[in-house]
Amino acid sequence: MKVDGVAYRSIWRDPSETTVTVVDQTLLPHRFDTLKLMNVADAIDAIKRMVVRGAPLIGVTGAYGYAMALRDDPSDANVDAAFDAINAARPTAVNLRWALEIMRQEVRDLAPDDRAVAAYVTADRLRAEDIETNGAIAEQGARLVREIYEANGRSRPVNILTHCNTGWIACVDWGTALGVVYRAHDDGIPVHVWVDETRPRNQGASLTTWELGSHGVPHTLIVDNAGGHLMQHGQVDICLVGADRVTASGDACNKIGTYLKALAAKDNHVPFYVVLPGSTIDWGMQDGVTEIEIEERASDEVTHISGVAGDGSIVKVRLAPKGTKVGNPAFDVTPARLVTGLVTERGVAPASREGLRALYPEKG
Ligand SMILES: CSC[C@H]1O[C@H](OP(=O)(O)O)[C@H](O)[C@@H]1O
Repeated sequence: MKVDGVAYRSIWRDPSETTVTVVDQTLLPHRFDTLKLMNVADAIDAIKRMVVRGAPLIGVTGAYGYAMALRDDPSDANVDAAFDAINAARPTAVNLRWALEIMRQEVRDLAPDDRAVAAYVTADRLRAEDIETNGAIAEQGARLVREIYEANGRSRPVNILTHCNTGWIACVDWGTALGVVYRAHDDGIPVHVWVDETRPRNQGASLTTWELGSHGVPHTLIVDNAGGHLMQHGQVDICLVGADRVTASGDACNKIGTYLKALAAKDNHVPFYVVLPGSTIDWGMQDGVTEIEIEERASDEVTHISGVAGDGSIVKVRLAPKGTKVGNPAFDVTPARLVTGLVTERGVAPASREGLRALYPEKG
């Protein structure tokens, strides 16, 4: 995507270098700056601190972190040690484990001296595939938006509600749910996006508004608790959200608050679609509510809020009294029964075992 007229992707590597550069999302929207990850420790830190975030981007960053780990120590022991260290950085997005499993599979049987070069080739491939996959997702999802626009007699923009950030900054490029929005917009379908602020990290308020504003997509920032009200009043035509892990039966784990939106959508007969690449499907998991590990993040994400001071410095200010006890689950699980459909690079499927296997028959 373009930032001030310059095309960017969220992560890249100069082919002559073994380090990678990422966009530092903790500074957006106040400052656009990049950060060079020099080694596996930097990659793990960037994932943990959400310098990089979003399931697909976490996976690609983990892949490069694994390549840097093998650059520095290609031993048999480190093939597994690096996998475990990176995989522990954030537990919920399955894309991290998915990417690491591919990386390890493709290097483990090589001679130690050949592992690093092969790992970079694989990481570069996963990065390129993410761009292609999300472009295909955008095309599949834009059809849904067009159908709504046509059904409304082309009389008004399609009102889309989205949660958290699922744009190019959460992937390598395009995005997932926001990728659908970009494609519809670029295809000339008038859209308007209700942007959930998405407490407590405010990915919607800080990142989605920044992305949509940069791309010229009409949008309105709302507090998380306004979505149900808007649906009750006919202000939402479709909900499009991302995912961090979708089970083989179609349960969808996503940013905290997604489940509540799905309940409101069901109650108001608003189509609720989860938008994801196949790498976000956990084929070994059935019941998302009982099986998916939900990351518990730091208390200060809830007790404090980040913003920009008058001098342009980025500051954190306290909202809650010192000593306040905090719960901060970062994700929740929307049962398949509340999901209208799953938008993937291979098409749109019902949120069910049968629906997913029809799109991915090779998964058995
Ligand atoms: C395109 S995946 C985006 C997905 O990841 C976000 O989580 P986080 O910001 O904590 O990485 C959120 O669940 C989004 O839907």
